[in-house]
Amino acid sequence: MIAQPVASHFIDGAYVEDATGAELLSLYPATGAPVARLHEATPALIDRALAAAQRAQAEWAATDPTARGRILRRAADLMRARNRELSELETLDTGKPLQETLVADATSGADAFEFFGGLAADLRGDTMGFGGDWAYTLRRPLGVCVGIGAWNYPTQIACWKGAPALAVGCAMVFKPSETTPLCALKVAEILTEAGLPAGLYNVVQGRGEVGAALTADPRVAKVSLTGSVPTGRRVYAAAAAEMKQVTMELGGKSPLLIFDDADLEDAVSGAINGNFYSSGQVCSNGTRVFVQAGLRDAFLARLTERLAGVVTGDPLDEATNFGPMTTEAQMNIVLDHLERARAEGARVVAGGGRMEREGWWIEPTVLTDLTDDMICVREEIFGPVMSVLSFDTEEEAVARANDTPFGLSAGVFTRDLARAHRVVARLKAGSCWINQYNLTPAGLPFGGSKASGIGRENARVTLDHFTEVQSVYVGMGKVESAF
Ligand SMILES: NC(=O)C1=CN([C@@H]2O[C@H](COP(=O)(O)OP(=O)(O)OC[C@H]3O[C@@H](n4cnc5c(N)ncnc54)[C@H](O)[C@@H]3O)[C@@H](O)[C@H]2O)C=CC1
Repeated sequence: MIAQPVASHFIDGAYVEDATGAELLSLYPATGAPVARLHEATPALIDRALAAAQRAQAEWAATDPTARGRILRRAADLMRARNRELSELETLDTGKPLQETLVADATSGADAFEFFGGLAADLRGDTMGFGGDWAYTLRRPLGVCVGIGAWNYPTQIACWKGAPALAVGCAMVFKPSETTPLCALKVAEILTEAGLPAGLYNVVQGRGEVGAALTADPRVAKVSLTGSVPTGRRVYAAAAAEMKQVTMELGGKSPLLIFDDADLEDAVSGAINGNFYSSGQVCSNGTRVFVQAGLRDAFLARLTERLAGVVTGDPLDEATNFGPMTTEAQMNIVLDHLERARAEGARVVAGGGRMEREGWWIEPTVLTDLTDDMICVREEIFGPVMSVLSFDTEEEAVARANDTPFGLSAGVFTRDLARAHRVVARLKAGSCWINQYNLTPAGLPFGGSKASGIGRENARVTLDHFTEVQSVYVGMGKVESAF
């Protein structure tokens, strides 16, 4: 077991094991070989994690926020110093190429700790005057928060949820995806080394039932989930039953609009980044690529040429730029989609099937000759499958782009800046890019509208999502009463 952690869980500042929990195997997606054997959290361990979080949270909330921030920034430095080790672990856990994980995962997590560490001492309220009386508001931490992660960005998700929670004085119990359990443990270890008091960032492993138990527990004030829309609906409903707050980062089927006047090379690069990065396992991917009719053939020709640059191989080899699906189940979901797409009449321009090698590899695939009502154009595939559609007018492109229950992201490629801003203003999507795709700096809010989510991650606005407003009215004069 080349990536076996010290123990399965991290609770109250230390690794904890309980081998009576059901087994969880972490498999290297490039080969299918096991890299670590862990156990699900038992009810007793879930209780221990929540009790530790509850005990530690009050004192943490009362800690000088500058000191809180300093610990987070130290964690950021440690993550950067250990970037290679963390990136290799992320690659073993997810199968994503090291070339990618070296620049996108632990570094993005470190950015979150640095950003929110810097903001910790800048939690602000308002003051208001009412004649002689006045009032002020405080932003109070919600308390114990639960983070539930997906398998595509295990380090980043653990940090994007933990950093703002800790910055404002909350405690967190984080449950990674059962298929990628390893990276969050390292985040907890690093936070502890950076000086985070015990109990404030706990990691418990498990499948959906563990997430459900955490969500239902009365000690929990908020649940932040990254995952699929069906799971999001379940977790949101369970949280609502207990009147808990939520952040939901869910799926998408985002449009990427490429106009005739776009820089062709940039547009192709944007479409590649928005469809094949992480082998397509990115919630914000622009998988419905609408290309204006005049550019469509040139776009497809150049895209096909550029696909010759795909390098597969061991994802731990830095020359590899395209990896496998993270799970066998996800590979089968994608293969099923490809079969249905063919049955519906889609034309496969590139790829279209499983690669002949061990592990869970799918070829980078481009589909065309599509209509908007085909399943492959409507449903999230979550794999390296790009659907290329074409359009004539701006009006048509906007209407078709918005014709989806999802609303996570959208992109526009054009040299006409007036059009770029006009179109973006009409797109119903939380995160949009103009002449770029899928960049998510820590200072920019990220999240979806419609079925794609509730709330935002990253940026100052996320401080609001882990705090609530306390209003304080201050009487300055005599108190009048009826009798
Ligand atoms: N938006 C995004 O970033 C992602 C979307 N997905 C989508 O989700 C699909 C399935 O992937 P999964 O990893 O199985 O996602 P999922 O939505 O089933 O699981 C996400 C997380 O929620 C937990 N969970 C499941 N049921 C729960 C419940 N009732 N209460 C609390 N927690 C629960 C899981 O254990 C996991 O940690 C993919 O095919 C893809 O479409 C997957 C990964 C990331």
